[in-house]
Amino acid sequence: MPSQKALIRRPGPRLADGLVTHVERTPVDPERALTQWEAYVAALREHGWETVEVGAADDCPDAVFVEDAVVMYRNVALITRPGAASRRGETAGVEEAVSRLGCSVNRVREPGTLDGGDVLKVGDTIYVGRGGRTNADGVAQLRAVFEPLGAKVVAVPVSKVLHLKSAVTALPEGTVVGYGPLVDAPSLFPRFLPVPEEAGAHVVLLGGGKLLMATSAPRTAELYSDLGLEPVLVDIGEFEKLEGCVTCLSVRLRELHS
Ligand SMILES: NC(=O)NCCC[C@H](N)C(=O)O
Repeated sequence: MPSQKALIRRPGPRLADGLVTHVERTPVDPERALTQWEAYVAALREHGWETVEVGAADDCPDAVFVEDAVVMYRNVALITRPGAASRRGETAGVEEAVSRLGCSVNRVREPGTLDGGDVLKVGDTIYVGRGGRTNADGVAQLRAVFEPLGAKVVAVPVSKVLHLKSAVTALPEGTVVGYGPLVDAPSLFPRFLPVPEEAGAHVVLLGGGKLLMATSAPRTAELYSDLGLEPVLVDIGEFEKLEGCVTCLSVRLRELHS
């Protein structure tokens, strides 16, 4: 039976020192962040996801953004080498977690850098953002690991936001959604739907037509409802202050067999 597991990692004691690159720093409230994280995890569980907590990496302020430490394709994991040196200590715990789940494990090696937030899977197409965190060598290593398994890797430029998935994600049938001013090259996607808010571009597919998304994109939530989809809204405001979005707080493992 295919299982639905999601890796998560609770916010650490240094969360408020997380990196900011494209936004101005505003103070993070650690208690509110924990409450928001717990509600995010509860939403995953309510929609059929078994959550697997990755061990703490308390020296790394950004460790809660667990998506950046690994890319999954079927049951094959590629442990990343984050573009920001301060995040490299996050990967060991994630490697341990995916190994425990029986995944086969590959690793991005120096001089490659790759953040999971730069990787968007749509069916067997893997879009990878070449931007501030992921370099050309990282793209080449991703391609070398996943193309032999049947994936098609498409590299896309990312210059206006932190990660590819800060700009675009995809709806259940594969339409790529993005906030136009932040997308470098929308014509690279076979079907592209512009949305009216930046955070509206970030959806986590919960199954069926359900989309986990942030309360900060109410007009886009309305647009998705109008298209027959079911937005499930969570407030992740404290993480948005650190350029986080709904995708980066978990890694969904859809095709593990248990
Ligand atoms: N995949 C993601 O969107 N990750 C967000 C990472 C935010 C963190 N403050 C960082 O700059 O690395």
